Amino acid sequence: MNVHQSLIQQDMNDCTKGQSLLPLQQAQEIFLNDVQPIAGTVSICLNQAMSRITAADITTDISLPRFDNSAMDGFGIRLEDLSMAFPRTFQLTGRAAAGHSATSNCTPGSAIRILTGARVPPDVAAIIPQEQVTLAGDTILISSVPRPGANIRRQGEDILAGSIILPEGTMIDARHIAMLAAVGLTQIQVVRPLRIGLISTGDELADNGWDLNQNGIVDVNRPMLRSLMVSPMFDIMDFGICPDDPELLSQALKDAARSVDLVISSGGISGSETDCLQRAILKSGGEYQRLSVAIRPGKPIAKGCIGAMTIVGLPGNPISALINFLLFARPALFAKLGIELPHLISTKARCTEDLPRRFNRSEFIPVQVGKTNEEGEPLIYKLGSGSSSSLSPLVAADGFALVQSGTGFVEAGEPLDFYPFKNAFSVS
Ligand SMILES: Nc1nc2c(c(=O)[nH]1)N[C@H]1C(S)=C(S)[C@@H](COP(=O)(O)OP(=O)(O)OC[C@H]3O[C@@H](n4cnc5c(N)ncnc54)[C@H](O)[C@@H]3O)O[C@H]1N2
Ligand code: MOO
Repeated sequence: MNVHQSLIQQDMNDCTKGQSLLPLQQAQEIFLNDVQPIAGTVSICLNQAMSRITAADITTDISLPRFDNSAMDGFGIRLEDLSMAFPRTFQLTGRAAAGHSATSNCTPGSAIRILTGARVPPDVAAIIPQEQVTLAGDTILISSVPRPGANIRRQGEDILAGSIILPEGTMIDARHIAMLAAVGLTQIQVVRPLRIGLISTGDELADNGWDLNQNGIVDVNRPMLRSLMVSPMFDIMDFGICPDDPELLSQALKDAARSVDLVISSGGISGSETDCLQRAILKSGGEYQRLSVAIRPGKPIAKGCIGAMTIVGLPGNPISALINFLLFARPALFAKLGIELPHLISTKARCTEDLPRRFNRSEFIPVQVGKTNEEGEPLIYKLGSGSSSSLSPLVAADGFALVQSGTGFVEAGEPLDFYPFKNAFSVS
């Protein structure tokens, strides 16, 4: 066994317990295993619907389009005129604009002016776009025979009255709002917000620079985690900073259990003598489990419960807390709301430098995206040294690149999965 292999072998053992590290997916399955959805719904109006979750199938009693209407600004003619010889001249006899009925019928040999979105009179069988006709006074010349039904949007071709427009468990985004608005719904029933408590643990923590003693640090995790949960689906209750004291933490958790569905804590899970999440939960009559996961950062993650309240224990280092929030806490929040987290979308990107590997864990590396190579693939540049507490690489990054556990030395030019922080086509 060479030095590289032995380092990896060592990494596969959790030094505190001598246990193997769990592969990420297995750890996620264990973590979500017994998370039960909350009950309760609320009625909200459309302009509060963004990011809410439908509590039942939403149906409509109207069709979309509501009536046959024109897809083009143009001219409508009758069915029997479609079988005449073309080019052919038609007399203009009426006009139909969006929101108005046609001013007259379309008689044989005549055409009516019709604008996009206007109701198509029953005697019109095809609409010829204005670009394809020659206008001369109150006549038009149509050069080629139109197809029956051309440029007519039929009633119900999008949605039929009586059908489900949004199934239960849909997380509403701008597309769904468009649909709800189109069918004229102004009030809908959604899952009630999830009540979430936030606690930071650690003797060293203070809420701002003024309160710091000479050994202290400012609490980064509560503000970061709170901002990761800005959503009408979440009601956040801040339980502040709790010192490394199992009695005080137990009291805080019992308080939280009276008012929230789930608590997210950070710190106090690595197993040292000051770590008190486990003791605090057991003292409160709850259950606790810590998983050691083959990821970096974010190896430890804890789950627990006190009565019906779920507890997610994130590691204290901010980058580890962020990664574990994204990989474990966020899916748990969604499970509590009764829906699955949408799949994380990654793209392939080429790394621009060799990445030596010291750990056999899946590594999430902050990277910046640069130019594309000749094949059009994005090139990514690693930032920082992999510290789980350094914020500057994270701030400068465009996303995380993932090197899967089991991967050896990564050479410059190899493809990696890249998970961007922002998505240009986001609708939520
Ligand atoms: N002997 C071992 N030591 C450590 C291990 C290990 O396996 N064996 N794991 C390391 C890893 S990985 C992590 S991550 C941390 C996890 O530790 P805890 O969750 O118990 O967190 P703490 O010890 O309380 O804090 C770690 C670190 O993070 C700072 N911290 C804590 N809370 C905050 C906050 N709200 N805002 C900003 N920074 C915070 C804290 O001051 C510590 O520096 O354990 C490693 N050690
Ligand atoms: O993996 Mo820890 O979670 O690196 O800091």
